Amino acid sequence: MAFPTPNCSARDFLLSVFSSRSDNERRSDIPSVTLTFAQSLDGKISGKDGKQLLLSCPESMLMTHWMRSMHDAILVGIGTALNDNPQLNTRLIPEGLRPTSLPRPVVLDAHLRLHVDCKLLNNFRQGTGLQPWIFCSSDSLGARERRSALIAAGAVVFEVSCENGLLSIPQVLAELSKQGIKSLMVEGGATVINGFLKYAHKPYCQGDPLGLDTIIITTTAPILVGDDGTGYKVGFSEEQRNDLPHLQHIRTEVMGKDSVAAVRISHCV
Ligand SMILES: NC(=O)C1=CN([C@@H]2O[C@H](COP(=O)(O)OP(=O)(O)OC[C@H]3O[C@@H](n4cnc5c(N)ncnc54)[C@H](O)[C@@H]3O)[C@@H](O)[C@H]2O)C=CC1
Ligand SMILES: Nc1nc(O)c(N)c(N[C@@H]2O[C@H](COP(=O)(O)O)[C@@H](O)[C@H]2O)n1
Repeated sequence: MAFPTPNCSARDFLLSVFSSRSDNERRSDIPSVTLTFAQSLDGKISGKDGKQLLLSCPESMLMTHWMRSMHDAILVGIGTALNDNPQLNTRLIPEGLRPTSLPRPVVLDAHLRLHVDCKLLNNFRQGTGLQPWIFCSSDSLGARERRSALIAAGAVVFEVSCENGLLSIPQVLAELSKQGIKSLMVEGGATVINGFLKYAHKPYCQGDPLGLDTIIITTTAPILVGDDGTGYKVGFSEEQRNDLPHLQHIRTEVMGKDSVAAVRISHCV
């Protein structure tokens, strides 16, 4: 894939989007969250049986790498970590423009299924990536050997509560904040997008201590994947469906052939 020549317009787009975060809505005890993913025109984020698809064009993919460079940490679920074996780094930003600090990879992995030879751990061992942080279930007792193997391979493991295989997002965010993470980019996949959308629904303006400041940035590619593809679900509860979050439009830009839209979940309507 040929990448475009150095071009800072994607960076400028992101800087203007993130400058819309108002300081008095930013909480000090949890990171600001950017939820982001690429989708086809028919709303799919991957192909049949979760096959990884290159949906983004070079310009919007470069924007994603700029976005990575503007966050302290990048989170994916174990489904994505196993399926895509991602690197979550900023390698597409041309050298010379690329910030020297690397984003921290974070994986939600309730039962510690991450492979010890995955790219995230390999990159850390080779000095080209930060040490991956893995969040697992505090009752994943059966996973003692896998935990030791992952730690030996270079991972740091944190425990949080877990219900039905889903880790507590408030606890993950609180721990990340304790570790100094102020901004978190959530890259997917389908289940994690759903988890964060449901969580972001909680109305923090009404005194709910679990609410968070969430910006959503989606890349829409002019591609049809078809019904075999994997989509993401909003998955709100009945109560949440009666009180859908208000999305404030921030900015939409065409990047190459893709459309990139930024919105902010607002509960102050
Ligand atoms: N187009 C895009 O931008 C992206 C596409 N993808 C695609 O998404 C697919 C993977 O999606 P999924 O299988 O749904 O896996 P996922 O990456 O969403 O991971 C889901 C798993 O994470 C664990 N988890 C722990 N706590 C959780 C929580 N609170 N909320 C949600 N999950 C939690 C659970 O074991 C759950 O099964 C792949 O096909 C991948 O290619 C992934 C990222 C971005
Ligand atoms: N922005 C974007 N566009 C696509 O077309 C994609 N398939 C993805 N996928 C995400 O990027 C991860 C791969 O990252 P590396 O290239 O290995 O750094 C993948 O796991 C998804 O999170 N994103």
